[in-house]
Amino acid sequence: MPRAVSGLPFDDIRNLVATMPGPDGAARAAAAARQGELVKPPGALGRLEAIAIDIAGWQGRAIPVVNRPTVAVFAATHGVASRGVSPYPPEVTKQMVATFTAGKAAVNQICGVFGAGLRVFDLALDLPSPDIVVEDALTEAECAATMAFGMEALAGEPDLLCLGEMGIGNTTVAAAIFHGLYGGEAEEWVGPGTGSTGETLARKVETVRAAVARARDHLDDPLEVLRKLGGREVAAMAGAILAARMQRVPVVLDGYVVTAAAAVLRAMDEHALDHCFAGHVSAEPAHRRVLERLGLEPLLDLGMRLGEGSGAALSIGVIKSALACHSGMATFAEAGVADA
Ligand SMILES: Cc1cc2ncn([C@H]3O[C@H](COP(=O)(O)O)[C@@H](O)[C@H]3O)c2cc1C
Ligand SMILES: O=C(O)c1cccnc1
Repeated sequence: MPRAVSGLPFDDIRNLVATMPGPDGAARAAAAARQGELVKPPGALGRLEAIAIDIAGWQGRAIPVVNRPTVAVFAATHGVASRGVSPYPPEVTKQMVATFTAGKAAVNQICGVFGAGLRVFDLALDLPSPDIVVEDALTEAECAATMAFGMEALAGEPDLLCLGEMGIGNTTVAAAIFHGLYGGEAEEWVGPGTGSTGETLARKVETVRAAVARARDHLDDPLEVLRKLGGREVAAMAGAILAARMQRVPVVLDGYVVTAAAAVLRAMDEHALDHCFAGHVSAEPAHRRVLERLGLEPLLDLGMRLGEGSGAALSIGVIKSALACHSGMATFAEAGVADA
């Protein structure tokens, strides 16, 4: 795994966050002007217009393209899963990674429809991170190195990066991160995940409450929240979001778990997610509230609650369509259509 180059590992991450580039204003303005000339009433393509303008800004060109979308799925195992916070056993994580490799999971099929590449990163699946109720998930060095590993998601030079995750128990971890970052009561952040109800759901609430109580003296530092209450896939996804920003690659978030990684960065800098789209709003109840808090409006709302990057991958169709209209439509003048 790449090593931190200088100072304390978290200082390197903070330095990156402090030097994040913004969008190219000239490219945004040119894209907005083009939208005004295309052969449609102004605003008639709704959010598709804003999507094209946003991606123009990040790619630094008036006519942006998404030819190489990649879905990066990060998989990890969690000690906290042994508390019975999921209806499914921890072995499912490794079994689903094999299913991704065999091309047989939901996310594979959705990637196939949109011509997206799928890369699966497994993060030491035989070595679960410690149970967050009793111990930090990661040391500072491990957390920083895992974030650096997440930057590998950019290695194939995608022009759009969609994030996904696999890790039985990780909706518990995500709930703990949100409870740690935003306070309130554990119940507000805990939901069914893969389908927890009754005693399993009650255990999940107690687990989140206890884990956050253990970290209570460190909740004002988002990177501490990540390393104490998170897991390897969450840290890697936070690193991937940050690396994408440094390279001005737009990112599509998936559901509740991916959004927890994003929320850590957003708590460090209010502009940290300016390059991110929320691919969908998950049926996990707290996801909608979290997106509102982050100022992200989901592209899709289909009642999905799978994870794997499935919701992010599905939104590639919306994003590609936005860019196809932006690049392929004629202007009123070109089409010889009378303008208003
Ligand atoms: C067969 C199967 C496929 C999945 N694909 C994603 N997840 C999703 O469910 C897990 C989180 O839910 P919880 O916290 O309740 O364990 C993650 O692995 C997530 O990606 C799956 C879960 C299962 C069972
Ligand atoms: O919204 C999610 O990310 C989610 C929901 C249920 C299970 N796994 C992930």
